Amino acid sequence: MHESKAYEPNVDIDSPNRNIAPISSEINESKKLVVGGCQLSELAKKYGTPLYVLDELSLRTACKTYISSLNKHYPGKSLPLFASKANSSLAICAVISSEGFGLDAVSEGELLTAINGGVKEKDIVFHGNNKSQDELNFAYSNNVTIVLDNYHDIELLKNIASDNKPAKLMLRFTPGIECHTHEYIRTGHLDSKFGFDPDELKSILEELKTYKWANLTGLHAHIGSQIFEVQPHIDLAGVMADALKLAKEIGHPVVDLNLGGGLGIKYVQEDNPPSIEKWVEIISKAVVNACRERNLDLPRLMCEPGRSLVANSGLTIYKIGAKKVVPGVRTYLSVDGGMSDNPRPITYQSLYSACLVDKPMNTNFEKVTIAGKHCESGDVLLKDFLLPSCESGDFLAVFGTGAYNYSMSSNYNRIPRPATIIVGKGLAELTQRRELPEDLLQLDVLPDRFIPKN
Ligand SMILES: Cc1ncc(COP(=O)(O)O)c(C=O)c1O
Ligand SMILES: N[C@@H](CCCC[NH3+])C(=O)O
Repeated sequence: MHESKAYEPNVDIDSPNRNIAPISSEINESKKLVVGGCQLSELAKKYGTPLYVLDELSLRTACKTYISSLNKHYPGKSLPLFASKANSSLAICAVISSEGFGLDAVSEGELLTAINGGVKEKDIVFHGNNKSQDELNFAYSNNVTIVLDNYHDIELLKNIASDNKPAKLMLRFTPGIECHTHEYIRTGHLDSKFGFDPDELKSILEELKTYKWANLTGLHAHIGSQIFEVQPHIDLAGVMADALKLAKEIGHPVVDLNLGGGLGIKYVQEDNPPSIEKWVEIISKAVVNACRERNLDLPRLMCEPGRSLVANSGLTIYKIGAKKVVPGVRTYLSVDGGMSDNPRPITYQSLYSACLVDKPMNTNFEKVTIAGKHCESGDVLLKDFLLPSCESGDFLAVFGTGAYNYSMSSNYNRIPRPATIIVGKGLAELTQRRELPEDLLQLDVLPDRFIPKN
């Protein structure tokens, strides 16, 4: 069973990924849960539920720790990029760019959000295993670095890039490294849809050398997500340094080495990810050693954290509604959201931690299953979870929802997306307004012939 000890105080305030709750969370004198100086039940009443809450201090701390750790442990230049697939919004882009981060985007929508959120084009890399011509046109005309994933990218780029304005490129390849994470979120093993096969590396590098429109400045690989081991990234540094040497020998002006993202976070008590500083130290040393062994100048080191930057800044507040007791089997408590705002449990069997926002320290536990409101039996957010006794109308906080929740949300059952607010120093500000049922009709078109005549 998935045990809970109610609210868990923070253990490592420099590395938000090692705490379940945002690092600014505390219990006030009325014994209620406060994040960013705001009492969560007050936010729920003011903004409605479900509500995504993002703690500015956690997000900024994670950014600062990545940057200070790179400065401390990597003797060359570096640029961390936020993998915006984890949570793309104008406000987050503004925060991460103000902290000195660049950004990884995988669609025109993410590119547009980044540029409008203030991320400098030169600090954006554009990924994707099936980029469209329109997306490539947009990236190229905005001087964004394009990560070549396959030959299709090259064919489409030939239509737009010119010898007098070469496209700035990185090359993504599959490093053939296995890591222990859910098979859906592994990308570095050989059977992956992403990147060039390592056997193709030499021929693709030689081919690119013949194109004056192609300015290859870096190499990229990403091995997967929610990884707790460090050895795969140490191995990756060696594989990438070999590729860097090869690219240089072929004559490419490669200066950037991008090791992707992947650092895991703490969703539940048993999770014990490395700290951001430890992870950065390990990848930095691995790249330095690998380059030294091959007599290579140090590249600019890039990494692409998504989850470890934003997940633990976020939580979702729900209101508890219906209770159903199946005698001798299970007690279901239903909340006012579910798989449309958090598809991770139904997709990856992901575990979460939760607490009652106004009774975070109560210990009169009951075993309950927190179900969503969707028409789907598997729409369960927390199964057989120990929660203090509660009643309909109580607010529940589910932690660690700052990554891959809003960005993977849907309107299944025509349920509007929740609002997002950012909190800090007692201030709460709306960063994404709640969708309304009427918003969901905006894209529908009813052909005239379907309109009833009388
Ligand atoms: C290319 C690439 N970079 C970065 C990331 C971010 O990974 P994470 O959120 O695990 O840091 C991903 C997602 O797995 C990815 O596919
Ligand atoms: N969406 C996944 C991670 C995939 C990362 C992107 N390559 C998750 O929620 O865990």
